[in-house]
Amino acid sequence: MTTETNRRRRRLFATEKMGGRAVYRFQAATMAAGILLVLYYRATRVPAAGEGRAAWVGMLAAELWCAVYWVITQSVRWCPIRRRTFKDRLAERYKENLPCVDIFVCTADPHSEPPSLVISTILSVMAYNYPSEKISVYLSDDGGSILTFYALWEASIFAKKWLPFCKRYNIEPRSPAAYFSESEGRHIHNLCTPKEWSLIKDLYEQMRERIDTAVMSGKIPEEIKLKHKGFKEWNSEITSKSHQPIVQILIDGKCRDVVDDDGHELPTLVYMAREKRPKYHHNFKAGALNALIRVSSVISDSPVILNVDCDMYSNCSDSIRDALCFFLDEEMGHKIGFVQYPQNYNNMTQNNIYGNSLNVSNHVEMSGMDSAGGCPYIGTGCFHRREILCGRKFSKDYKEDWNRGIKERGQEKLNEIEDKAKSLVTCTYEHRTEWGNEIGVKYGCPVEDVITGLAIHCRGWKSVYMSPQRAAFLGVAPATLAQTLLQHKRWSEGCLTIFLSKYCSFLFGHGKISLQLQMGYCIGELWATISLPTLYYVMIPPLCLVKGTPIFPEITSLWAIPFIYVFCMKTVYSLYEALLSGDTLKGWWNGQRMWMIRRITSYLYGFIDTIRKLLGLSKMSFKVTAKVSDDDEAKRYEQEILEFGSSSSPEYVIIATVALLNFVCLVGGLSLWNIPWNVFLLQFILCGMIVIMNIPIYEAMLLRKDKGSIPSSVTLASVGFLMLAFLVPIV
Ligand SMILES: O=c1ccn([C@@H]2O[C@H](COP(=O)(O)OP(=O)(O)O[C@H]3O[C@H](CO)[C@@H](O)[C@H](O)[C@H]3O)[C@@H](O)[C@H]2O)c(=O)[nH]1
Ligand SMILES: [Mn+2]
Repeated sequence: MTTETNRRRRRLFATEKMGGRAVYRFQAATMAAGILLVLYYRATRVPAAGEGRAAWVGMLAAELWCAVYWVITQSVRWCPIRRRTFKDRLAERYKENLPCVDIFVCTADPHSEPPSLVISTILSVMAYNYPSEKISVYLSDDGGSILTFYALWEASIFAKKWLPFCKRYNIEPRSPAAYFSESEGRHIHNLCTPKEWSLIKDLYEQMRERIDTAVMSGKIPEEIKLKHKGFKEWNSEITSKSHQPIVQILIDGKCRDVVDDDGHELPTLVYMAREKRPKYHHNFKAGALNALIRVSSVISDSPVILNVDCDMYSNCSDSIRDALCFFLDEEMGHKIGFVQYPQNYNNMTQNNIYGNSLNVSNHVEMSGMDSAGGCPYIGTGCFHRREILCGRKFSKDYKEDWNRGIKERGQEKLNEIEDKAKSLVTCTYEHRTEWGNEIGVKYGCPVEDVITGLAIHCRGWKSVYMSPQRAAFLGVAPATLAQTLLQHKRWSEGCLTIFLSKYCSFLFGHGKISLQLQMGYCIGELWATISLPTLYYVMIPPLCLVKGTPIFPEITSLWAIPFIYVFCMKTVYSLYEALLSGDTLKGWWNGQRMWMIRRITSYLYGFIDTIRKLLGLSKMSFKVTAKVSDDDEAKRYEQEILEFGSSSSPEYVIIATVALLNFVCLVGGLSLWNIPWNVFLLQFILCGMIVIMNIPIYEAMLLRKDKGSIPSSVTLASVGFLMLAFLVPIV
């Protein structure tokens, strides 16, 4: 065998180009031509003043901006790649001689993130198919809640039964909640005896019951409080916004006496609530992650850090080994700063009613950025090297110490370590340090993840995107419209904040990362700005229609061709991408509707709030998305019925106004019999498409009687705005 093949055989991962590029490039080239023709037509046919000039120029501006944005989105489509790992080679080469891993889980509020959900995630990551003594799991509780601590304490006991069960029968997934709901009635449990299965299930159900009862009543039974010293940290004065630092090591994996029911070692398990005082800003999740980095450095100090949101349980017990195939690869590993898995969800409905599946973004955009030098860090399901999170720059000579954290601890007692850890997470610890800036996760941005990942790329590191067949992590996607819009507002606002700061990928990344990657980052950074042209496009052409102002070329003119081509190609290609990424036809259609809705609400609000923040009129916030919904809402979610709910948020008014406006204009336009059809046909089609897309909105406004329909106050307000809209003169 030649040395070349020998070397190739040793690679721990492979990179493959994705197919379909010829089709894509043909599409892109003809689209580009079409877009240029459209812009040329717009720029050269501006009507005279008083005959719709302003409206026309507005269309030109909107189309110009969409064209620029389209070009930016092509950066990730040019040559996307896939990664594949070889865990057998890893096993062959390293046996169990693998690095330690610290796993960070963040939670913020026991009511929108129920502790029983949080501990299912915790248990799933404790049960990785990996040497237990090398895993340390940390829970950061920004709610500072005794309820969450109690749940974690319960989990530390249940783990002694759960981990041996998982390993003995090699079950998947290893989140007890997910496992029992999946295996119920499906005979997945035929590996173990039904008796054993029921036994452990009952234990789990009882624990869950105890935790849920405690959360409902808000109190922990006194006799339980005697069972662990940690409960003493809470007294009546403690609130989520004001409390001392709390660090409790619930399981010390370094202590050889702590074993599970099979006599095997257990992973370390730590509860942490950093100090909170109303006077001090806590920097939300970024602050929590930085606190975890420091606390873990005195307890386990592992060279690899995995971080997950509290709802993102591990769905595949081999993910650590997969990630290590990248870090430990001899040819490329030294360049790789982090390994990112996609965000997948376990509560998706079949047709993706709120467009939350992120299929296309996972399948196309993340892989595309990977090919351009590194996918972004998206906050959850990501393995980092500790050194890199702590600000290290890339250098060829740097050798990672993979044995870090492996050594036995000295004589230090647990209390001493806890005290030391507490001193690292006080409110003032970070003052006058580089934490949140050069060290750790960055502060001041609602998408701390993206900005931190960008900085890591700019320090010279690469990242890889790993999307295995079996999803590595599954979380809870927002299950109501309000929660979806809230999440996207935070994302679009955060990303625009980056664009308008010194971290703008074009400035900050200039000379450090490829232009293609700068553009890739820009796709998100500019989300919020797309709100304006979209709003214009769904309001002005229909208004022009009823007022008899033509805004598109006549259908009989040759100039209609580029307009029709661009519109059709964009639609067909997005359908093709969606189907290829695993969406259904209806899912794609729902996704299109959600695109429109998000753009005219979340992105618009994100845009406005970013500007307000820049002007110093508002402060950054991080509203946690709820991971629970009431039974009624859950049922409608299952049935894929849009949920507006009882609140009459201004977002709904925008949605309803746009829907009504298009309907009225379409009907109004159709009733004008003397209208020159060939002049207005394109306008009719656009308006008609928007109306068809909005059918569920009309239903929610007029036909539905359930609690999730559009409140009449919203409908009334939108009728008011509709009348105002007709007063706008088209000049
Ligand atoms: O003050 C806070 C606020 C949030 N969180 C945690 O941050 C995570 C993400 O919050 P969530 O409300 O679920 O937001 P998502 O929009 O679902 O989060 C996505 O987007 C965020 C950035 O906006 C990233 O931080 C997340 O990792 C990513 O999953 C959760 O575990 C929270 O408990 C905190 O620890 N402290
Ligand atoms: Mn979330």
